[in-house]
Amino acid sequence: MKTVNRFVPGLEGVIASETGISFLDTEQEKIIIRGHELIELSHERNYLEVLHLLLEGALPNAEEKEALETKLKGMYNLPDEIYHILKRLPKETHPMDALRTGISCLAGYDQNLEDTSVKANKERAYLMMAKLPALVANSYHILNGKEPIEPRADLSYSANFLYMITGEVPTDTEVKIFDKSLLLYSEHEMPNSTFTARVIASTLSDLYGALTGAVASLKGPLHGGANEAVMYSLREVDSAAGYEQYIMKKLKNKEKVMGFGHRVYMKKMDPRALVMKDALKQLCELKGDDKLLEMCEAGERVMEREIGIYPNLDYYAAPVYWLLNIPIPLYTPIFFGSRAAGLSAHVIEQHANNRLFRPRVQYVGESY
Ligand SMILES: CC(=O)SCCNC(=O)CCNC(=O)[C@H](O)C(C)(C)COP(=O)(O)OP(=O)(O)OC[C@H]1O[C@@H](n2cnc3c(N)ncnc32)[C@H](O)[C@@H]1OP(=O)(O)O
Ligand SMILES: O=C([O-])CC(=O)C(=O)O
Repeated sequence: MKTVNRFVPGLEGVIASETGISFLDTEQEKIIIRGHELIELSHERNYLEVLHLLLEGALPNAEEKEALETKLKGMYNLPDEIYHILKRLPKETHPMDALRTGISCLAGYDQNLEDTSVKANKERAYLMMAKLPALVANSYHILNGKEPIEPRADLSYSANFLYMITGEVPTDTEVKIFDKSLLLYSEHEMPNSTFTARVIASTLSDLYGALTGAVASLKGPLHGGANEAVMYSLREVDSAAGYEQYIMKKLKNKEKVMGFGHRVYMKKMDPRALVMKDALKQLCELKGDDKLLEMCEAGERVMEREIGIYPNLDYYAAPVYWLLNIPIPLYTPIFFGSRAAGLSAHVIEQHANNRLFRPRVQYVGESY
């Protein structure tokens, strides 16, 4: 066995996989998804089209698009037992933990778990994508002592997802913005959660297990949990000046400011954040209240001025979700609901061309 003897903390810059799914081309400032640019897709396509691209390798034609939506709608409902299990969780459970439990439980309904073929995995991925809106939204409702909301097949996928969260049929603009956020969150190369999923899949463990592990990874505030943390930070103050002071205090105390920085884009703005910033502008304009935008822009300015660090997607997704009336504890579960598309593609790719992940260590323990 050959060993590479260089230890890189956090595997920064290390190539962990070959993939045909996505690539952050930092030189050209492009996020590539199966040969397409994510930002362009966000202007021209919707989330389900990108789901098709991720799982089938190509954008769908009109017929395929309709067939995909119909297929998902036919699998929207969750088994009653899952609701019974969710009802037994302590009320203080975070919706990400409820989601982790729910995804794990879905494995029990799969009679064919050891089949890791592309075909079987794709079917599992579609089933998962169909059930995630109900799992995300209803685990939250149940934890809050409310009854689950029935999915509505007369709404589009994203409209139904948002409806199940808020209990209100959203406007076309709200659906468009929510769908765009799902699209932007759908896939991003090799973040910690994707690496987690691939590591789990590399033992030939199943998609449910890989996604369950990925939920735990995504929950952390250094990763997906940052979108909730951003909104809690914004709620701490009430003005742009107050937010600037809040950030200055954090920096003085050497604390992280949530929603800023990125392992890959450290000294540049995450291109996805710009698209969500435009969505925030649009929502603020519609509500006739620019305060959140002003606060976020003040935060952006002070972080650039003080330490030259820029917003990531979570920074602008958070206030957008706030203005869409989404409860804060659902921000990270929604991120997962979207990212399950990319994660599933990675698990499929890992299983199709597997090599067990088993790295080595640099020993710094007692001498022997
Ligand atoms: C969709 C997503 O998951 S995007 C990520 C969401 N996460 C966040 O927003 C959490 C806040 N951000 C961070 O913690 C980091 O920027 C990370 C974890 C995302 C990336 O971090 P890393 O690549 O590990 O860089 P690291 O944390 O070492 O930062 C490098 C330097 O920038 C500083 N820095 C980075 N991000 C921030 C921040 N958000 N606030 C303050 N300082 C920061 C660090 O303190 C460090 O400074 P130093 O060299 O003086 O010690
Ligand atoms: O790429 C990362 O490390 C984190 C991120 O932005 C994402 O998962 O969308």
